Amino acid sequence: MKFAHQSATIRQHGKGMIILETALETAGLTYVFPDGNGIKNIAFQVKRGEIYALYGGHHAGKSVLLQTIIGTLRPQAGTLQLFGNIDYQKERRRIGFVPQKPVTIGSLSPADMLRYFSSVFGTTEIHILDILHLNLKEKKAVRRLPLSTQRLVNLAVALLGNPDMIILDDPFSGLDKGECEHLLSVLNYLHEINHTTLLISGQDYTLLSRLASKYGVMADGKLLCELTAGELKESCQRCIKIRTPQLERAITILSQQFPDFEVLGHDLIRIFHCNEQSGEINTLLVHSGIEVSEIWLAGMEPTDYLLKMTGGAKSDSDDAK
Ligand SMILES: Nc1ncnc2c1ncn2[C@@H]1O[C@H](COP(=O)(O)OP(=O)(O)OP(=O)(O)O)[C@@H](O)[C@H]1O
Repeated sequence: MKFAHQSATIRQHGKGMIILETALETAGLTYVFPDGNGIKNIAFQVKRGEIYALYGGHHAGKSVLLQTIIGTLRPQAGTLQLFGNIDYQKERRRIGFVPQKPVTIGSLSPADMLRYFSSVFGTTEIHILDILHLNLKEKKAVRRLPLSTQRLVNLAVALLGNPDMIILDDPFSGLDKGECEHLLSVLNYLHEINHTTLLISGQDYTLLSRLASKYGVMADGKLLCELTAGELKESCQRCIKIRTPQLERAITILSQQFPDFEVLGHDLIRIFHCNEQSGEINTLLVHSGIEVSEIWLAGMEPTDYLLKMTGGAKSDSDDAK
């Protein structure tokens, strides 16, 4: 375990200001295949101790981005820093990688694979092997075992040497509910007990939300936005939106009765905790001589919000725009 070492993740600066160290930072990262697909100009940061989810649909560019980070694709432009060091090779060994399609080697069993990679990496240190529930007496080749076991073997390999950061490419794809639950508990354990930084790509918000503190939303090879888990929930919060050319007067009239509101633009406000009262609000404004151009119930489930943002869902007037 790395408690002493990891406590350096949070440092005291100046008069008590606390900043988190950066595990990974990219700027302008680009890798484009000859047909024009790939990733373009990706800038994001993962703080140490964070669980960062790269969310996006098929072909969004998640795998290409992760491959440029772990070094299997050489970026055509941009910079990459690991643990504050631009010298990538020096820090690469502090990252473990679990690919979407598990790596297997010939007829090697799980124990053989671990022995093999231990010799390659020069270490046998795996702190949490027991919680993976891998059967190391299994004689079958890893490639003949279920996908979930193959992925756990790859995770065990990634954990060799007790890395500071684990990157997992779409780790839940192809797993059933029970297997997803087991993987979630392993990853939560890694984060909470071992303080490992996690960067996880995926398409399933429901699963990612069980882990992630921050999201990077990808589509068409671009990073559309970054949101903390709190910001995402806030963006999706149920509310009533009102568009009016007389915004200031509307606020004066509404704020007594509905104090929980936010101004979103020169003619737009949203009011929270009043979802059943749109009729009442409309009447109040109209009777006060306020022109109401539009009034609607807004907000949606985070899954739908993300799908819509990435172009994966139908347009919906009951939205979180
Ligand atoms: N080896 C390759 N050669 C050519 N194009 C590729 C290659 N690998 C990926 N691409 C293209 O790059 C784009 C991004 O692919 P990527 O695999 O990163 O998507 P993804 O977000 O991981 O999606 P998925 O969840 O479906 O794996 C896609 O248009 C894909 O077809």
